[in-house]
Amino acid sequence: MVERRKSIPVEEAVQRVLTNAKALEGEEIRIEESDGRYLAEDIVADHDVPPFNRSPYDGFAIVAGDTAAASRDNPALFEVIETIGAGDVAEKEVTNGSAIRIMTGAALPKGADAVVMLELTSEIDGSEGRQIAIKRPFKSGDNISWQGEDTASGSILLKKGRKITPGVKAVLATFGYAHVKVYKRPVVGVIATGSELLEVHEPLEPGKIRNSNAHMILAQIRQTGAIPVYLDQLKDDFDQSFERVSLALDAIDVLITTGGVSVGDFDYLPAIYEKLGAEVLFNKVGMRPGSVTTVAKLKDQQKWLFGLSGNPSACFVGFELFAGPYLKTMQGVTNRFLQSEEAVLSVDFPKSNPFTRFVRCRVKREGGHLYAAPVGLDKSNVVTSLADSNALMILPGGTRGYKSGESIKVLLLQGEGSDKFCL
Ligand SMILES: Nc1nc2c(c(=O)[nH]1)N[C@H]1C(S)=C(S)[C@@H](COP(=O)(O)OP(=O)(O)OC[C@H]3O[C@@H](n4cnc5c(N)ncnc54)[C@H](O)[C@@H]3O)O[C@H]1N2
Ligand code: MOO
Ligand SMILES: [Mg+2]
Repeated sequence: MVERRKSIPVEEAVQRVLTNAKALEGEEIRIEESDGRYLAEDIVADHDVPPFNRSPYDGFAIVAGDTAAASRDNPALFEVIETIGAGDVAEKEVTNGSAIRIMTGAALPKGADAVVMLELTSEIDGSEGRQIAIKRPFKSGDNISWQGEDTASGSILLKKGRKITPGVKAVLATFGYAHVKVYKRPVVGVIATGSELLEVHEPLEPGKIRNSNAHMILAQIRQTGAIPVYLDQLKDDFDQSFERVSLALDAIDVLITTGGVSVGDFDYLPAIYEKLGAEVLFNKVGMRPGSVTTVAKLKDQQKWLFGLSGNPSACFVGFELFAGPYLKTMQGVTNRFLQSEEAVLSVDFPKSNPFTRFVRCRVKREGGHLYAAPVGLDKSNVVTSLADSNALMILPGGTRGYKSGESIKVLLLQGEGSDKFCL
């Protein structure tokens, strides 16, 4: 007799997975290898930026007061006493009537309190650049990039959990992080189950299909920053499957399987979890697709097993809602959930929704609004619609059909993410 499964709400399922999730420890790596990793330490400014008052232009450093009465008819004259480039420190001090020729980025010489752009000065003939004229007044502080105006020493620049992007690397390099502490990356094994499966390179045979889920899941894992390991596909043979799953667990942090979690005669994952003595957190969720998504964990080894559905769209959604946020939590990621946004439904969606439906859709911004339209056939076993989806429409369980123009919520698949799971 088929066991009656009790389905739990999506939020409850997410909660069960994420309350137990912990970040792995950190590791020091070279800044060159840190792209896409997640900071495991707060980054604090240990000096001012810029570290000194500097010139933002090529021109002359002067005492502004010398130009108070300067005009076209009555130019202020200056003796050029030194020339410095960026990286130099002036040997001389600027005093009244003198100027130091300065390049962009160079430290402001002592005594100077303004920089005049080269274009606003003129050389006195015959002085070989030793004398310049300025024909308009400047104020103290003009054209100076002040020490600390970008960042003051001691300010917290980046909180741990942030993804290391090119811009983050600029900050890390500014503050001398030749090595940076990042969270370790979980190693995630992928096993596809099903005697119907062929490898990608194999020609089709009657009754068989190619194993598309494995490649999709490996890519989804990679997108979270975790390390995907493909552990092959399994025929529907219990003993062999049990053997391979138990073996796989030694070398990985998390195991993701696809297929074999429903009530079919060859759906062996439930029995495998049982034989492993794994604690099943849930095996039925009030959602479509992915209602048979199952999550279990080996208590002693803190190893997690995500049993995603075989149906490609169910498999995809199950990863995005449960496994993805879990893997990001292991990497200390702050915005570990898909970001949810308001959108306007741009077509009718007449189907009623006994469960919360996550419909693959395409969103686009027009005139300040986000519009969402389903892509392809909305069925759990559809695979092609995944290629065009950039969001999941959320249609809450218990609702009737939706009309075009109604406001709904969507989960963005390539968004910034969010630190809260909100439907
Ligand atoms: N009588 C019932 N039948 C089913 C139920 C149910 O409650 N009662 N649940 C349905 C739901 S909901 C889902 S979702 C599917 C998922 O079941 P499984 O996780 O056991 O998936 P499989 O049966 O192994 O395969 C389902 C489907 O997906 C294809 N598949 C499997 N692996 C792959 C892969 N790697 N790449 C591409 N496609 C794959 C497989 O050939 C099947 O067509 O069960 C419903 N049934
Ligand atoms: O739960 Mo499933 O709705 O067929 O993916
Ligand atoms: Mg099945």
